[in-house]
Amino acid sequence: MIKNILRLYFIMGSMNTQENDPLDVLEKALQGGVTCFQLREKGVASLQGQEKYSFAEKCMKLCQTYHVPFIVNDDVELALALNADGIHIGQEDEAAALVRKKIGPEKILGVSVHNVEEAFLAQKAGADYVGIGPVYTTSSKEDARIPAGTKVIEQVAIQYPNLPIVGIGGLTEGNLVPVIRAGGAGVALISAIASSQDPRNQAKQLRDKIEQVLEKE
Ligand SMILES: Cc1ncsc1CCOP(=O)(O)O
Ligand SMILES: C=C1C=NC(C)=NC1=N
Ligand SMILES: [Mg+2]
Repeated sequence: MIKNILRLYFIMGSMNTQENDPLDVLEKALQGGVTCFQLREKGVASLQGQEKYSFAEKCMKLCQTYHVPFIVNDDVELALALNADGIHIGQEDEAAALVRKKIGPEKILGVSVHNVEEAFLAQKAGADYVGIGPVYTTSSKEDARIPAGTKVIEQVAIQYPNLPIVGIGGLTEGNLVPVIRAGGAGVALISAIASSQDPRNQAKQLRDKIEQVLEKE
């Protein structure tokens, strides 16, 4: 069930782990209990071409070892070439309906949305879930929009109760509860785990917190 994999959705690229080895950070996050992983290799220091492909392949193999879905951000061709479990696209990427056609009905399709209208269109195009944010300020996305809090999550959850939502943007163990209360099935994040000196324990604490809040829902 899609909602279950959205609980603790770790996102990372090779540029997010400072001096630590990204594959080591990913393995620790998987051991700590992340429920989904998205490779988001973009921006100034991102890997390209063959380097990007082999890094992505190593990430996918790690996810397979831990039976965690492996999602590729933006790059549909890379997702298809690797036979990834899914793809996540933003409003400025390829149209969701076209991507759904390319990847087929079985793969996971996630779409970033910023309002109810975009959520409606994403669901119509066949999205399995929508990512809504930034909830709080973030330093992990250069062109992030103004933080919206959990307002849009609430609006979309009310309008489309069957559309799984994951909140994103500046999320930490201390501020994630409102995302679940607003109707999020889980939280997507980068730095809370990728910048942690103990990614495994950080992932475990986040997972425990999310499970605790979901049980009360
Ligand atoms: C990809 C993305 N989309 C909205 S905010 C963001 C970055 C989230 O990173 P962090 O969890 O470190 O704030
Ligand atoms: C921008 C994004 C929003 N949501 C998710 C899950 N991933 C992203 N890359
Ligand atoms: Mg994108």
